[in-house]
Amino acid sequence: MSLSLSNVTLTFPDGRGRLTALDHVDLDVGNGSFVAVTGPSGSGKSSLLSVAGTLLTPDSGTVEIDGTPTTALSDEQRARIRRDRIGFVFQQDNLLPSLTALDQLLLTVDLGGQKPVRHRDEALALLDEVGVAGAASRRPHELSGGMRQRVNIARALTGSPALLLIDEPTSALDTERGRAVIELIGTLVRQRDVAAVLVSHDLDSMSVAPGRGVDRVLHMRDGHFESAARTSPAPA
Ligand SMILES: Nc1ncnc2c1ncn2[C@@H]1O[C@H](COP(=O)(O)OP(=O)(O)OP(=O)(O)O)[C@@H](O)[C@H]1O
Repeated sequence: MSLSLSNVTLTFPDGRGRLTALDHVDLDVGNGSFVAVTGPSGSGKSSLLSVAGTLLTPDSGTVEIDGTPTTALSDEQRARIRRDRIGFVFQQDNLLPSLTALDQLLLTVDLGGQKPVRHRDEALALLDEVGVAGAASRRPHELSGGMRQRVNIARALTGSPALLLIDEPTSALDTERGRAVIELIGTLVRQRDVAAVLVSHDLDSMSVAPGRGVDRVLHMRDGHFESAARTSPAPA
């Protein structure tokens, strides 16, 4: 299992008490599976991604990434897991303005400490896979929003992570481009056998549903997943 959250509770200080952001949450996402999580503002979606990405340690429960329990690890060990096993795609693309699309990926590979020989070829292949090979030498301001997000996704895939965590990837895109980005992620997840969790407050307008890019849609409210009645099962 690439991601396994078991009985995870996360609280934050709130005045003199604690606010429960995640309330006994369970979530398993296997290789090649793409789960979308939606829910209103404050329901716990970002908290879920932060815990799954080892950026926050839960008060209780377990978080396993690619079979490794993470909650008892040191900060340094968790940072290594993030670097080696997790790809992050954020709402705002965090592309560096002065770098070409190709260099955005090469810099990531360098920071990952991998061998230089495969870098350029691997980066070009990734850009091709996400459909922006022709834009390899362009800088972010020369790319459309959809292309920037595709470069962002390619960058998250450098180093072949086991898990992709994706935060509101379509918020800067129109419906059609948003849907295309989600379908692209679904294709990459299956081709690369990676697990992916996407959170978005708005999936309905893009008609995101099982079989239409994602395998499961989970609804969050008040820090937990709503009952199975509203939770779509994975297709057989
Ligand atoms: N750093 C923090 N300190 C205190 N409370 C927090 C913190 N981060 C989140 N919360 C609270 O935890 C709850 C869940 O927040 P979270 O950001 O996970 O929800 P969300 O569904 O991602 O919301 P949005 O769609 O608005 O980003 C909210 O009540 C929020 O106010």
